[in-house]
Amino acid sequence: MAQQAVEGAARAQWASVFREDLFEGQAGLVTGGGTGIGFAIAFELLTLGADVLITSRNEDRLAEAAATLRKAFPERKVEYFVCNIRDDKEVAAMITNVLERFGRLNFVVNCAGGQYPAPASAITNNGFRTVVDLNLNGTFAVCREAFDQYMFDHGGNIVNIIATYHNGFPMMAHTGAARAAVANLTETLALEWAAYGVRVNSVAPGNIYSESSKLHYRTKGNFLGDDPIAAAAPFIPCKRIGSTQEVSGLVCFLLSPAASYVTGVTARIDGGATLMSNASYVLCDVDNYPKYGELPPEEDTRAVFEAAAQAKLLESKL
Ligand SMILES: CCCCCCCCCCC/C=C/C(=O)SCCNC(=O)CCNC(=O)[C@H](O)C(C)(C)COP(=O)(O)OP(=O)(O)OC[C@H]1O[C@@H](n2cnc3c(N)ncnc32)[C@H](O)[C@@H]1OP(=O)(O)O
Ligand SMILES: NC(=O)C1=CN([C@@H]2O[C@H](COP(=O)(O)OP(=O)(O)OC[C@H]3O[C@@H](n4cnc5c(N)ncnc54)[C@H](OP(=O)(O)O)[C@@H]3O)[C@@H](O)[C@H]2O)C=CC1
Repeated sequence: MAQQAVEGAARAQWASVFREDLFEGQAGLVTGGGTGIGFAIAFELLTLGADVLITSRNEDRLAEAAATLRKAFPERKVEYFVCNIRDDKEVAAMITNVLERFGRLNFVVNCAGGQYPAPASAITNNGFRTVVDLNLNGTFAVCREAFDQYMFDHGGNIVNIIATYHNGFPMMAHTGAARAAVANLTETLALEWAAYGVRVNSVAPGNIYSESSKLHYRTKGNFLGDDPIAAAAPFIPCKRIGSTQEVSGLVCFLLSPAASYVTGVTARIDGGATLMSNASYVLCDVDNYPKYGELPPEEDTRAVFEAAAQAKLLESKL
């Protein structure tokens, strides 16, 4: 979500579909909460009554995001803490800091992550290690510290944001491997920590519209042009990419009591993209699929479809 979009009237515009006091009295942590999907999640959790600490590496971005959130939610506690989740000591200090500030840690949303697109043969060992370290080791460190320092005694709720690694992840071998590992870690932690009243689930987004995803992937020379996340729309069954608010809604459901019996799942949120396994099935036009949240401007989407049509990659409705 663009941060300007949440100021003024936007708080009402992005009001959650959930009950306003759903997380009243709860406090928690959103890693990567200063930008994109993490920011939308922090925003919705605050909307629903929680106090939230956001964390990532870039202090300027965190401070700006926290200021925006405080302005939108003066009645809530919004804190930030600079932490590189690849550094175990920083992770331990960050969890200690949340507890010092809030006195509790009811939920953790692991949204910090990232990678770069490259064919497997061009990924160096260090590049692979770096992406695994960030997405797998970093996520594990946050989960374990949260459990050891608080959830072991008090229970809690963890949601890991991963990515749709299913059926392989071409151009993203490092992140595909790391995210699949987090899905498995989610199952293991769900089993081991059920006895302590801790639920652990993952959310695997497909192509999601966010300012940051656009910036990071604007790279020439790949098969879907210079903005591959947006350019995938014609090849997704619902014929659009997703919004950060759609991801946030799913996370809030998983954190809510309505999901009390849900643990160890990885919920895909991808408009059906990862179901596309039958090569004989050609997607037809879609004009009435529902929309929710901030999506690319109509003219951008039209341009994407025109480019795909020119390349004769689209079929009409039967
Ligand atoms: C092309 C088509 C592909 C499909 C695209 C469609 C996508 C579909 C689904 C979408 C899935 C996910 C979307 C998103 O995640 S949205 C955006 C999230 N944000 C990010 O990912 C940005 C964050 N990324 C990073 O910070 C870095 O990539 C990194 C994780 C690697 C961390 O960087 P750091 O600064 O810590 O690391 P170093 O600079 O020290 O580098 C370490 C090694 O990694 C190599 N590296 C880093 N970047 C690149 C690059 N762009 N290209 C090639 N190699 C890279 C670097 O060279 C180091 O290795 P060596 O020491 O061996 O050189
Ligand atoms: N947008 C999309 O289409 C999809 C995104 N995802 C995943 O969802 C998550 C959020 O993505 P999105 O919001 O789009 O992109 P962003 O780039 O906005 O989010 C990544 C966040 O992670 C933080 N981060 C990165 N490295 C570290 C680190 N070492 N320690 C702590 N924080 C870190 C970044 O902040 P900072 O730089 O300040 O550290 C940033 O806030 C990521 O894991 C992404 O890979 C998955 C599928 C699709």
